[in-house]
Amino acid sequence: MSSDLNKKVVIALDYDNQEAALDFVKQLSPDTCRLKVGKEMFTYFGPEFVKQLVAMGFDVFLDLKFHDIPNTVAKAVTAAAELGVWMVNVHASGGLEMMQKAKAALESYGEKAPLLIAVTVLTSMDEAQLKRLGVEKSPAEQVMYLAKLTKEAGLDGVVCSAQEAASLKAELGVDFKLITPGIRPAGADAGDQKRIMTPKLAIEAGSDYLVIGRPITQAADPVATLKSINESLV
Ligand SMILES: O=c1ccn([C@@H]2O[C@H](COP(=O)(O)O)[C@@H](O)[C@H]2O)c(=O)[nH]1
Repeated sequence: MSSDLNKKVVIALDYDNQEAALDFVKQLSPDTCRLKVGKEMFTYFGPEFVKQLVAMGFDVFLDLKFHDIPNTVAKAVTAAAELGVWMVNVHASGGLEMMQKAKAALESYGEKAPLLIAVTVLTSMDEAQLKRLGVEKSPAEQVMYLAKLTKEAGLDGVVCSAQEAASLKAELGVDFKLITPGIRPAGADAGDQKRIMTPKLAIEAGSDYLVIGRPITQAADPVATLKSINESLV
């Protein structure tokens, strides 16, 4: 298997127990996956936990989805860069100026700067939920709108669902990275995810990285599940 396909999966480490998370991570190799630390683990265990994963050689996606005034977000992504993470994100709905300031804040890190991406429409949302927020566009239209804004701001890519991947790649180009949660192997429980796709179809649609949490972490054998997902991508 090519090493590139071996590293498409970003495991969402959503644990409330640091020891349990580390027991699992110790069974993994940085050659076969990347790791995501989100709001739950960061709030419980903080930057030291992130640094520990980075020191173990993993590419870490710090998924804190910053959404605030431009100055605050610029300082927050700087703090993420100081942790040595591979990728960090903001909400595209924070606006063009916020995203531009965040990107500018990372310039001084040169090649060591983390990838900076923006969340478009959460994969847990469908058309009805968007309408309740006053958004009349369909999820696909709103994702495209926010992805174009993100590209205009100079960011590296977006978080979207794999259902939007083909049209985003066609419109925004192959280099604009698509990070897709809402990934569910066939037969897996969707849980709160609404816009879902299987790992294989997501890669075929143009996803660059697949964010997968519960289907791996809550599996009877998480390491075997990761291996089987990686093998399905070949
Ligand atoms: O639109 C989004 C943005 C982020 N997420 C995060 O990805 C994982 C998905 O976990 P699963 O257990 O595979 O559903 C989770 O950490 C979310 O916070 C997302 O799902 N959708």
